[in-house]
Amino acid sequence: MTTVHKAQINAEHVVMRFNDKVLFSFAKLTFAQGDVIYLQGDNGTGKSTLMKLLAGLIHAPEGKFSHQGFEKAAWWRKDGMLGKALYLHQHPYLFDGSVEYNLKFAANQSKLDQSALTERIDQAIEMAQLKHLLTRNASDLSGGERQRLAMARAWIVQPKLLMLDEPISNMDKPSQRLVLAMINQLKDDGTGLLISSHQTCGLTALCQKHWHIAKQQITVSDHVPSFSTQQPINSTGLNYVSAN
Ligand SMILES: Nc1ncnc2c1ncn2[C@@H]1O[C@H](COP(=O)(O)OP(=O)(O)OP(=O)(O)O)[C@@H](O)[C@H]1O
Repeated sequence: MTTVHKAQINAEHVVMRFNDKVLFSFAKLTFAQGDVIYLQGDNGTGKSTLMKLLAGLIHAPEGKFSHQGFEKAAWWRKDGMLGKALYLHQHPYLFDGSVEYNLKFAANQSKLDQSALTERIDQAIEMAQLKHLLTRNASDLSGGERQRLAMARAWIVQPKLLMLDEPISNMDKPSQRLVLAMINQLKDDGTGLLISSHQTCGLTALCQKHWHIAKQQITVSDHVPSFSTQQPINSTGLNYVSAN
């Protein structure tokens, strides 16, 4: 009988530097399906850099990265970190083409059969309220609309691990609520989430673990600090209080 591991990525004894200056170092981090982690740190402490490292988009000069529980890469591909955890940039990269094209392109990465996939795309359009924007060129969208589209694409793909870099930073409150609902559903369906945010709101209330970057170190805790102004996920109020 084969043992099925939850998908996870591990990073050990990592030192990250730019131009010989240490940004951060840590002994061990594990990010697995089922985790919902709040990544906190002041501006410039390295939150985006850490996510890019875990996504395999950049490399650390020191450290060991590994993964388990993912399908084996095709024989002609290097079985590295790239493509294991999906990274959603705070200014998401979108393809040149319509909103609809962007959604359908994302669907290529899904394992669902055609009818289930069509249903999921329709649901994503509904949840992210993109119907009236479907024929619009993605490059013409506002910052908040781009983030909603990027979130809808990730929701369609339903990755095992997803890293969200300031996912609601450009959004008004109604958009924030839409995106929160999508993130919450991904969580319920078992996607592991690593979320950075400067806002203490429904987003941080979802998290069960806490990674904190300060003084070039990353500390890990199973306890997410409770911010006195934090609101529950279904709350209509969102707070704009510095989380740092
Ligand atoms: N390719 C690079 N070369 C040199 N320095 C870089 C590079 N990428 C990032 N940095 C620097 O590393 C530091 C951390 O950047 P990063 O974007 O990871 O921070 P952050 O915690 O996500 O910040 P913010 O909260 O403002 O988004 C910054 O000082 C940034 O200028």
